[in-house]
Amino acid sequence: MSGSLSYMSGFGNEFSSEDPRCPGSLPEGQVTPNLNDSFFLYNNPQVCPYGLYAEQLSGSAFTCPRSTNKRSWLYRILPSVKHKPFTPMPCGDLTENWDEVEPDPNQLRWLPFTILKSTEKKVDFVEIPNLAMVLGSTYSPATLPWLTSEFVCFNNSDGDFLIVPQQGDILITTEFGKMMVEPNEICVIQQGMRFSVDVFGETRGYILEVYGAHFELPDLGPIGANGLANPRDFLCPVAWFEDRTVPSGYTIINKYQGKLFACQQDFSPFNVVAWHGNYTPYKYNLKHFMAVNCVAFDHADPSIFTVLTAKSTKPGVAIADFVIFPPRWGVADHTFRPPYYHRNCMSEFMGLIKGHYEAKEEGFQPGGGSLHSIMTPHGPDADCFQKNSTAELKPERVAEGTMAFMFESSFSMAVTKWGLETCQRLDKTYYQCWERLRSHFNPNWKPSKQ
Ligand SMILES: O=C(O)Cc1cc(O)ccc1O
Ligand SMILES: [Fe+2]
Repeated sequence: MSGSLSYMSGFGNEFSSEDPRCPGSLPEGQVTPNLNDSFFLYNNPQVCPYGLYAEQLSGSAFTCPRSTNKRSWLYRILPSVKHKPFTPMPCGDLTENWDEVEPDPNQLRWLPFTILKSTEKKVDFVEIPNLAMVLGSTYSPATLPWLTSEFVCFNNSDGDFLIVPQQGDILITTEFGKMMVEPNEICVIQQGMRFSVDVFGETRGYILEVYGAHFELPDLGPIGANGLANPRDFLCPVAWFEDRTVPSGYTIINKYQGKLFACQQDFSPFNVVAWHGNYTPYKYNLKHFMAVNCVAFDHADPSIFTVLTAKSTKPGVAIADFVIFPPRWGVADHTFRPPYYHRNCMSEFMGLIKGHYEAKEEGFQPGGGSLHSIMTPHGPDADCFQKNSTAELKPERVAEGTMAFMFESSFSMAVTKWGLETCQRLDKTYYQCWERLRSHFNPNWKPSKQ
């Protein structure tokens, strides 16, 4: 289905791209023949090549230091400003009311979220927000059945979306071009970028939304110059446009201050012929993650598997980290190898793209989720503890054929009414997976002579 889509590689690069149907459409460094030859155009020429409009999309304050300054210049057939006024639209299960249900500090687990069938109702990506939970002052992990209508696009004025498809490929058309994103790949659509989604059958995935920060690659510290998610494995679309008049109206849906608004325009918003800049959508295939882990003894914290981080202003504390549990070797000696029992000052939402998760023998299924809130105790279930306390510690493959992930946040998460009740996927038996843990305490235990 991905056909012959092409991409540019690199993370946060200064990219430039023009649709090959319009050579020379990118003003940068071009000489316009109808002006005097010494006249070099840059971002905002008096007249753009091909009669395009120049429009800047700013993803950071104008005044941010260079290292965090993000913007792109779009050269488009008509500017985004040409539209009828936005009016409020129904928000469905999308909520900005963090208090709609009482807080619940229990371990929560969801069975695979139900995929709405297209025969039951045609559902737009923008109607999705079947929001499982919200994060502090922000929204967060949502799961969504997504389908698309023609002539509808979406933009999030509030924050960035990290999209994790779990079932079904999604074709994302953006102002910057097209990306095909398959399960085991992730993509990021940053604040303000217009996009629409095509699906090809039953489709399900997870979305993490962050406000106030963009995703970055984590620092590598003593790991050195290479490793984890390498910048060259991130892919960004190439310019693609349609010059399409839509007299019946093209709907732009805008999530703004937590509510949905719609407006009409009579042309396709995917009319960007050329663009350049460092503020773009991008995708990444999780199979490229270069995992680093313990090769001696003990269990390293899962931060070693951080793919992307949205930093807060407090050093080392993330608004949200996207962490994966990729296939790898387990070799630690004298060690209980699965995740340890723990309580954490961060919130941990986990999802499963495929396979099964190393800390749970059963019950945590692909397309489902779990939430271990701030300081909520959790860890391996009784079967996992039993098996791994007695296992012979040979080097062995861990998580082969699987991909679990975690959205970890320093915010406390509120679970929505949809997540707790409406979706009817909450697994009320979850706590039982620890019930069979029994005491092995032996007051007469003596250290063995080494
Ligand atoms: O809770 C979880 O399963 C995620 C997790 C994994 C791990 O190896 C260590 C800590 C942690 O929170
Ligand atoms: Fe955990």
